[in-house]
Amino acid sequence: MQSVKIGILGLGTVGSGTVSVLKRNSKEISRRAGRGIEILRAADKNLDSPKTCDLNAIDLTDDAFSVVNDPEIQIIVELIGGTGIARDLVMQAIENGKHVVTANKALIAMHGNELFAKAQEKGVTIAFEAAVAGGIPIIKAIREGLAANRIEWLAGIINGTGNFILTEMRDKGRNFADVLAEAQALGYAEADPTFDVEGIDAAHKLTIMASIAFGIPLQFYKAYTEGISKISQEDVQYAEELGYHIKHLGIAKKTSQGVELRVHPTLIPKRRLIANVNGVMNAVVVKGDAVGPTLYYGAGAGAEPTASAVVADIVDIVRALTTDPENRVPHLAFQPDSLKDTPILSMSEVVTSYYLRINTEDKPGVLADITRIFSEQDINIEAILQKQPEEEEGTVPIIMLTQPVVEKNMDEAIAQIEALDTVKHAIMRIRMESLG
Ligand SMILES: NC(=O)C1=CN([C@@H]2O[C@H](COP(=O)(O)OP(=O)(O)OC[C@H]3O[C@@H](n4cnc5c(N)ncnc54)[C@H](O)[C@@H]3O)[C@@H](O)[C@H]2O)C=CC1
Ligand SMILES: N[C@@H](CC=O)C(=O)O
Ligand code: NA
Repeated sequence: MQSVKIGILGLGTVGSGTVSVLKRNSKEISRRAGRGIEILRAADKNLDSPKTCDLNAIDLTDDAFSVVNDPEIQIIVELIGGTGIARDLVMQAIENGKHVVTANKALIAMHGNELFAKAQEKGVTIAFEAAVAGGIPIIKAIREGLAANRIEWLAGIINGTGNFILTEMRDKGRNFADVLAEAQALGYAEADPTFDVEGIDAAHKLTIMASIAFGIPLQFYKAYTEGISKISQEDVQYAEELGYHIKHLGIAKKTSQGVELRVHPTLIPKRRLIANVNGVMNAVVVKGDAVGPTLYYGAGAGAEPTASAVVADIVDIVRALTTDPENRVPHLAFQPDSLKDTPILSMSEVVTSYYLRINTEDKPGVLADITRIFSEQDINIEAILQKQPEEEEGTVPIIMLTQPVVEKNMDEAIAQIEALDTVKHAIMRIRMESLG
């Protein structure tokens, strides 16, 4: 049988990794796919810069549209990134009746609804395993492996760069900017690294997982997004003393009122497996009503781990080339006409426990004021740690852990405590999850 011809757009970190894996493992991959897979053409706008893969026998161009419009090519692999030209190229590929594989989570989270509708109309598939948690087959696991379950919640470390930074800061005391520069040099970071450190990349990935888990349309703009740039060494240390690690989590939870969709730093008990996921590794816990909690772990970024997911998607498409489009696995796990418009909850309605660091003047009565405000807002304190006064400021850090409370009550309490004369700084708050 003739080999399937593919075109690759973008020969950067993931594009080069994909070429290398496809070439190195071509025999194994063909035995799995049932056909040979030939990289007929590849486009990169910057062909003069050195590439880390062997491009021998591939027709190269700097014009990505010429690849998308090539009638010989059946599968387009989009590895450029972003939501500008990448969106136009993917749309054009679908118009041309080609299947698409992409690692582009921004594209899927922001334009997936329209792209999937167009793909359905044209009878083609858009595959995006590499877009969430890099090499971990999490899309396949939720969409296919857990198809029997009502998914209750999922929570994941889904940004490799952010986890690498937090781990290096905690274990080696390195500073934020140095570690970020290293993550960029290793090819982990997004083109704009604020996407990594401010949680935007994680929110893209969470949006995608939540749709597949709960059968809801993609709604990136409703996700709550908070980054890791305000986490200080002292909070990392205090959390450790109290038995927790701080991780940057994406959390999606189904409640009776709707769906929580939130990305923020989170204190997790050290005994949880996910609390011990370090460096560029990612992990996602998915709780199904039948299976219970399940955990998926692996490299969340990097050339070949991500290429592993890209190539698996190519194999899936090749295997399904002859199937009737109606019988293929739906893009968002649920049949398109059965997606539900379940509301995404605002953060003020979310219930969590909190870690708070309150820097106060060292005066009698301060703690009494704070506990009075807490009790007026129905907030129960789980633990208090009072540290030594900070020398240059003369303030005392009071660390508190609370029991679960609805966020709007916590917002009110924090506003009232920050208004006290004895409290000189903004209160540091980090949400907590037991993930049990
Ligand atoms: N780097 C990683 O570990 C991971 C990246 N991703 C995603 O994979 C995609 C690619 O990321 P990287 O490989 O890291 O980026 P990169 O910046 O290393 O590579 C992008 C390549 O696209 C080329 N390019 C840009 N505009 C182009 C155009 N108009 N026509 C042709 N080529 C063009 C660039 O010259 C560059 O070689 C992004 O969507 C990213 O979010 C997903 C998972 C992991
Ligand atoms: N920048 C991303 C790349 C993978 O999705 C990350 O660091 O996780
Ligand atoms: Na994946």
